[in-house]
Amino acid sequence: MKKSKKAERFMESFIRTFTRRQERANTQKEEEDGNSLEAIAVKEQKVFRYETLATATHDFNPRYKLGEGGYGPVFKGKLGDGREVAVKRLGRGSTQGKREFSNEAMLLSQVQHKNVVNLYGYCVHGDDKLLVYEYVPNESLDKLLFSKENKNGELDWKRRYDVINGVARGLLYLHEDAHTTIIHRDIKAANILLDEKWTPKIADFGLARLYPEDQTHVNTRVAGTTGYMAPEYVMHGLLSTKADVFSYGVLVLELITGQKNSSFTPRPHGQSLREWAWKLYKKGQSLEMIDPDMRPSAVADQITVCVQVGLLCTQPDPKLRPDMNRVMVILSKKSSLDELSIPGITGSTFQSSYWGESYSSSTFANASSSKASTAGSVSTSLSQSFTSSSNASTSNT
Ligand SMILES: Nc1ncnc2c1ncn2[C@@H]1O[C@H](COP(=O)(O)OP(=O)(O)OP(=O)(O)O)[C@@H](O)[C@H]1O
Repeated sequence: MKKSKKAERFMESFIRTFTRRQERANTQKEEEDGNSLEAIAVKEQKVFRYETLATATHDFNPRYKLGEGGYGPVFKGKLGDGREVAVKRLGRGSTQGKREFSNEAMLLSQVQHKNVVNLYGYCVHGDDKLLVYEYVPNESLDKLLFSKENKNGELDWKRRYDVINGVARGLLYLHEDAHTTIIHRDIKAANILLDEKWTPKIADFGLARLYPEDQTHVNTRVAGTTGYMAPEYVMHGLLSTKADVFSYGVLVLELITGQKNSSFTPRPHGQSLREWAWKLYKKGQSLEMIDPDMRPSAVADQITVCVQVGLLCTQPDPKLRPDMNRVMVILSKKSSLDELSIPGITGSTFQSSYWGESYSSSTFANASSSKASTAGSVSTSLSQSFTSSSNASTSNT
């Protein structure tokens, strides 16, 4: 009896010592990783001194404030080397530790693509966390697309088509080609900036990574924006790259129609932008939905393909939405696809107020199972015919 107590004590002490050693080793490794990331960041000049940013923005002078979003104010600045920057001062909602923030910011500052706003680097100064972006001189897309005063016919079809293509390329990069899969979660016209050549740049990417989702402060912010969020994300918290595909589809329909999805007006029977677009598409009247402001520059074939893309991407079932790779393939086609039978909305059992549409609850319930709902089976045939046509086009290119 005594012997077994002794053995028990020995085992306990052995496990304690072993666990402590293991923890020490892990902490050391983490520190080494952190230090080496920090070292790389310094070497690559991703870490900015606070004083540098204060000088660049004239002490964060309100006169240099570009605006303020959900994450905090953004200031325009000019670095000593002449680069113009936008400095985003993150609000205190981010309780991330210094090293955790630096690691994430360091990873994000490796992201480089023509259609993604370049994050030059970051700075942690006491409680202040700052992100330093390339300055993108033209307005954000929403200001040009939705505000009548700003329109002046600048956003003709060619520019809109370039935005549709550019954002698709940027998203494909974030989803598949960046060192880590980045789901944006908040693709919308306000987060697309236009540079001096009207090249679209996806902004605010990766902010969800810098603000962990469990921070109640940003829950609603991180969850996205009304009207752009995929139903499976809103209703079941299912997050995948397909959530971005959905938001992208909404953006495409907005670019074609000039209508803001969330305040869509011509809705005879309370229909949403997508329902309206779908009905016109089914009647072969896609061109009737185009924004009157860009009618003179419209290219019918391209618009028809884009309407199809918008409708495919906003299908309620994420499995049936194309991924961004496939979107690129469709966009690269010169003529419209064969008629699509994009699923209608059948067997509505509840209303989704954010989107203003009714969805079949079974569509959601089966989102992650292979059992197809009524709507699902219709769209499966769509997807199949669609897959074969896109495959054909891949092999042609
Ligand atoms: N890199 C940048 N270059 C130029 N202007 C920028 C840049 N980043 C942001 N801005 C401007 O700063 C303002 C605030 O941007 P921010 O991204 O913080 O918020 P938002 O996208 O308007 O709103 P929210 O964060 O709630 O989605 C916007 O007017 C935007 O046009």
